[in-house]
Amino acid sequence: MLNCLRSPGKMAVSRLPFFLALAFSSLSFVLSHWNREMWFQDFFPPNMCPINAKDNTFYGIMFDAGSTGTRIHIYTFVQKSPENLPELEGEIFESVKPGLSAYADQPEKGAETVKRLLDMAIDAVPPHLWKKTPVVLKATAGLRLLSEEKAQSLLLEVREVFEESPFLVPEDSVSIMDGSYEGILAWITVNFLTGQLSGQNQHTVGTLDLGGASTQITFLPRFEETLKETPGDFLTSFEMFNSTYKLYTHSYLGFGLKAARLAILGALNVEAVDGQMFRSSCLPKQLEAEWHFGGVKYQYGGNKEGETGFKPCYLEVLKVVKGKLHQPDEIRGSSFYAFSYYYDRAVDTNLIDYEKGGVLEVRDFERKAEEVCDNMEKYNSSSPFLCMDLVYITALLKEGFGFRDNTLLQLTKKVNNVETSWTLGATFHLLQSLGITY
Ligand SMILES: Nc1ccn([C@@H]2O[C@H](COP(=O)(O)OP(=O)(O)O)[C@@H](O)[C@H]2O)c(=O)n1
Ligand SMILES: [Ca+2]
Repeated sequence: MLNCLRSPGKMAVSRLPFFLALAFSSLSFVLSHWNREMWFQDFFPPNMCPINAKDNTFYGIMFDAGSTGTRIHIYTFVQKSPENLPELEGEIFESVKPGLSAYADQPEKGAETVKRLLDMAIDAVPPHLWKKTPVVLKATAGLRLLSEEKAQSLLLEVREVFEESPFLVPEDSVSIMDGSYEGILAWITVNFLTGQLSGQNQHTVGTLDLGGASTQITFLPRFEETLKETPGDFLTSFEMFNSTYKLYTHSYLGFGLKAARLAILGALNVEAVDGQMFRSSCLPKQLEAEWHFGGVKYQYGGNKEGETGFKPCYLEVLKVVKGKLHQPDEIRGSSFYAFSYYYDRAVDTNLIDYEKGGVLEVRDFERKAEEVCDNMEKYNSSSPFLCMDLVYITALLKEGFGFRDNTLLQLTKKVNNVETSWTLGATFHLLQSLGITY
């Protein structure tokens, strides 16, 4: 059995088609404002599953500890011949819910969820390669929002799980990732998978990631004006194929879809939430329910007596978004790749197909928001937050980032069967920093 076809349990195995076999000789970037260097060298984009993968296959394990779930990505690389550079061959992916931050007061239990996922890697990676296979976990906004003490004890427990595993545990293998990396690494993943980081005519695409607790926007500015108008900490320089690129990237903490729900309800950063009822015109009138997020229980409900529907909801959401985000002029007319909750909510409301994704205009989200919010009783069976989420996405895109109604969004979960996640970019960096090129 080829390693690339191993499929333990119900894990999804992604295999890559061969048309992306583009030479990818040297990719590196220099993060200007932290004066740190990262090198992405010696990687070929995906190619077909080799006939004899046994001796020349190697692996990288990357955990994404997100605010709503923890995921494992086991990437397979193949070195076909010593003079050839390794190729990305496939991905094994699995996830669990809730995320680590839900175990803020039970760090051992949180680490157990990581252990269960890591056990899958034991099945996926051949035993003789365990010691050479690095394992890394990077946490995002969920842990950024916890107190330093709680976050650190979670990370410590996870580190112990790694140390007890047979895998290679690099220094700094368990950490909270800086938000700027999150955007850049996702941009690298998407542009790598779409073949934009090689060849002459590079038309890179911007990326929009909407997580549970934070949201990222990343693109390569084309106009000098954009560079001049943008605050320095939104710009990151890096070198690639002997060219220097300056990326615009920013991660807005507290602007993920679920954190935004709390902000809209007025429950974000409220000390004593116990017993308090948070109400919104974006929720069904008669609704009263409980919601757990980040280890905290919230009680929320509809405006029993007052207004509900699209208009009052939009005004409520506007308070959370308006004037809070930087609006680069250049993006108004360009198109972006959008994933995570943009994708999920578009699927939930039949705007796109779950498997295929699709292209939407910003105004499609607005139309759907109106339809759902003004007919909440009709959408009773789906999430009570559907109206609020759609209005938030609309307001974030239009009033937050300043996109036009007709801005095109390419909704994408996977490109050639690989998740559009920052984890692939992070794995390139990891393998290169360890000098694992075989
Ligand atoms: N590999 C992944 C990981 C997350 N996601 C999506 O990301 C969203 C949740 O974000 P998250 O839990 O990573 O939250 P953050 O920590 O990024 O704020 C959901 O829409 C997930 O479906 C995904 O589509 N693919
Ligand atoms: Ca995420």
